[in-house]
Amino acid sequence: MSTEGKIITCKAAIAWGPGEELSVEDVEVLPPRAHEVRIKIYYTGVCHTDAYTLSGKDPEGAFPVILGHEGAGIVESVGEDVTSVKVGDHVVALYTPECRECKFCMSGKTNLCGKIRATQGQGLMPDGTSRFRARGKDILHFMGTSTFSQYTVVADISVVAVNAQAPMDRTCLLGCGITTGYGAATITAKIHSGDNLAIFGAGCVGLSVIQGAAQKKAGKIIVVDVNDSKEEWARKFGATDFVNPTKLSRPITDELIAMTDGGCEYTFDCTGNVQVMRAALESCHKGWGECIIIGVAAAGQEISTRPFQLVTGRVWRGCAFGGVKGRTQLPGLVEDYLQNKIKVDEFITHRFPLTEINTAFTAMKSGDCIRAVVNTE
Ligand SMILES: NC(=O)C1=CN([C@@H]2O[C@H](COP(=O)(O)OP(=O)(O)OC[C@H]3O[C@@H](n4cnc5c(N)ncnc54)[C@H](O)[C@@H]3O)[C@@H](O)[C@H]2O)C=CC1
Ligand SMILES: N[C@@H](CCC(=O)N[C@@H](CSC=O)C(=O)NCC(=O)O)C(=O)O
Repeated sequence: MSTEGKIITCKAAIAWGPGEELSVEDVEVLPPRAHEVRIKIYYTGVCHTDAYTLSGKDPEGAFPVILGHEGAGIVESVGEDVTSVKVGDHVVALYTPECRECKFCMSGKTNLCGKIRATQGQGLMPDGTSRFRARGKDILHFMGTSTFSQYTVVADISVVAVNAQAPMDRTCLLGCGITTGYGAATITAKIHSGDNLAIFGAGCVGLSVIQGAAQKKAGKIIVVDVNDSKEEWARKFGATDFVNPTKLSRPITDELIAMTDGGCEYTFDCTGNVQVMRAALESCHKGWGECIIIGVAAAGQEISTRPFQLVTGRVWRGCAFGGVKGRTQLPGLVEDYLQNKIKVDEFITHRFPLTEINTAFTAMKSGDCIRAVVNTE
């Protein structure tokens, strides 16, 4: 029996308040309105950014909310005027939308899109309302995606159809962590063959930077991590060197400058630690080295360095979703995965049903988890 146009009651993991465990319970998911798409979510990854917002440290965090932004599923129904996807399409949700008509999208300079960013940040659909209800209350959306639910509603610019041959427990991870690191190396940074790099943090994002850097034929791909067990992971993805900064007798910046004849062409922060961000900048080569900030630091944290570091040519830049334009470029990444050009399967270290999503959060924070995938069925 078709559910089109009807309210769907299903299970979702609701965050009722900051720091509380998620509660898996019934939620009503309203039908999509004009330019909206209702998706049956099959798999979702769990990302540190979900934990960051759940902790209450995200200035944009508001409750009650359905978190989750790394999800894949199948289109259940579409609202009026939706032309970009259709019922039955296999899709990935996009927390960085792509309208192709706003100032950002038209600039050719960024993958950020301005069309719905304000309402997205308020946890609402573009018309300023919510499509979720539980316990008689409206529940907020998150990052325009809310994938910790068996069904979700997103704007049509926040979803992309991908090859249905690709398993959804893998494509979900292309909705954030893998694409973010891979895009940072292959799109945001302009790596030339032989460039020396340092990647701080070998989690899902850092490992993805490594595989992008290896593909660009970087010279030294030096991975810096406080967890020794990450060396094996880093080398599997293409790292040439591994350094644990806690085991050095000199600052990590001195070590990296010595290893690279003056500093790195590119460094990447994949930790979210502001001291690491400073070290990453100061490990760049004088005159041209660029430090790319990917990690998300808690509200109130700030980065600092001597302005002289910038005066002498080092550059600090950052990127969201790796600089990847989701609707235009994500289908190609899925094809690359299907042709074994990028690794995805290797990232999955843990799997959980939706009912155990709190255990997935605990696993994510343990040193041996690269990505935990949650099956929403
Ligand atoms: N800008 C964006 O679009 C996105 C940003 N992120 C952010 O990227 C960051 C990384 O995400 P994941 O890889 O999933 O995290 P993760 O926790 O799996 O990996 C972080 C790694 O950094 C290492 N580390 C921690 N402190 C360190 C230090 N002081 N020096 C060196 N290494 C250190 C840890 O041992 C770990 O291996 C998070 O802050 C996350 O919120 C995630 C996705 C998208
Ligand atoms: N809401 C936070 C900022 C969180 C943040 O930086 N999000 C990244 C993606 S992290 C994904 O896992 C992002 O895309 N930022 C760009 C954006 O427009 O939000 C805060 O206010 O600190």
